[in-house]
Amino acid sequence: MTAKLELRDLEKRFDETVAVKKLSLSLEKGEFVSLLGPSGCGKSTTLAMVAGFETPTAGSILVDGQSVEGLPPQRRRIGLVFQDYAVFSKLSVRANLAFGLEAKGVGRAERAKAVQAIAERLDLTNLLDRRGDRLNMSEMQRVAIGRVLVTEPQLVLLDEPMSNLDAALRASLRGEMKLIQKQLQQTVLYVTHDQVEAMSMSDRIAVMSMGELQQIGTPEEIYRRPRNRFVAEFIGDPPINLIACEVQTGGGQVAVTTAGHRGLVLGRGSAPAGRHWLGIRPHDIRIGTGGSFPVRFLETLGAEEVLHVEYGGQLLQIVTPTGQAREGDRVSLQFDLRRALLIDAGSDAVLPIESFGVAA
Ligand SMILES: Nc1ncnc2c1ncn2[C@@H]1O[C@H](COP(=O)(O)OP(=O)(O)OP(=O)(O)O)[C@@H](O)[C@H]1O
Repeated sequence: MTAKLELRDLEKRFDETVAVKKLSLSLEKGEFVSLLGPSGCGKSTTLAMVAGFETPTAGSILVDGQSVEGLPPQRRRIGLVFQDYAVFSKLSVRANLAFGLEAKGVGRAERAKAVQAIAERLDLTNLLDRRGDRLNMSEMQRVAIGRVLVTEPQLVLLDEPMSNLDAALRASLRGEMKLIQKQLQQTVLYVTHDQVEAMSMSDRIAVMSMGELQQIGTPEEIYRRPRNRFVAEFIGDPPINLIACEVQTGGGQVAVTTAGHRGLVLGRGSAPAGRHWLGIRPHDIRIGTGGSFPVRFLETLGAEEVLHVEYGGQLLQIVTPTGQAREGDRVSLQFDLRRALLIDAGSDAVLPIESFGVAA
């Protein structure tokens, strides 16, 4: 049965390096949570501690409320999915699926039954006699996951399983993975540095930086209500625009003035006066004709374009439908202030402002 996973103040030090710092988070039964962050932020070390390959320096790991301290990896009932969905190329799908059970000494009849059941759930019945090296990537993904699930793990851990695959393949495998997860309802901890992967597949995302958890939330929360500058900048492609602004407060209202606009009212709240950052995502800026901001260049994405527009000495990135502007045009800019963020330049925290445009 799939289980609940709790990490409490988990810490790992390697001599001077604090790889993971007081990490607390919990995964509900059946939840798909991604650990997302740049290289070296402590994702793999966290995974290795949960799997039992690394011993925590401090803190605890609980599976269904029971500490796993001291339990070797093979006694943790954890399913690990390897990089690139490696399967044994010379073995049949059936033998690949049976491998983990055989290693555990499960008898032939029981093995056959379990393999049949998992093959049915993952739509692999017609492929049971096919060799590993005759599978396409989507089939390999299912076999790699099936090989793990057949052992009835309490938790499934995946460490950058798609990292060496090309972009088109990753996109189609992401979709399939989501379907598999929906159907199987396993508790999954998925490690990735790829925000698109995390955003598209996860129930919740835990964003890490330099060993510390920055925020945990649904993809929507992480994208729309990041807690700090790191999360705001790490999530979103193209990245959020950060515009230097001067904050004015009064009557419970917060307004900002930037190099290109005066007195933009963000909403109700309080903010320290002075210079801070106004965060606006590239999809939340509209362009108009007859303005004063020059389009320096544009990148075509297909149906959309990214305009690079000069604004008070910096280049803003703006996503528009293709064909709305050309290089050298001068455009006006309208920010969707309901979706703007105000980021404290001192603490890097996103300041809580209740937008007038969004119902409470
Ligand atoms: N065995 C080790 N000995 C010493 N330092 C280590 C060891 N393993 C990891 N580290 C350090 O701990 C920090 C976190 O590494 P970790 O591999 O967990 O990060 P990551 O987010 O998974 O990055 P990547 O995606 O590059 O693997 C890094 O500074 C790394 O150099």
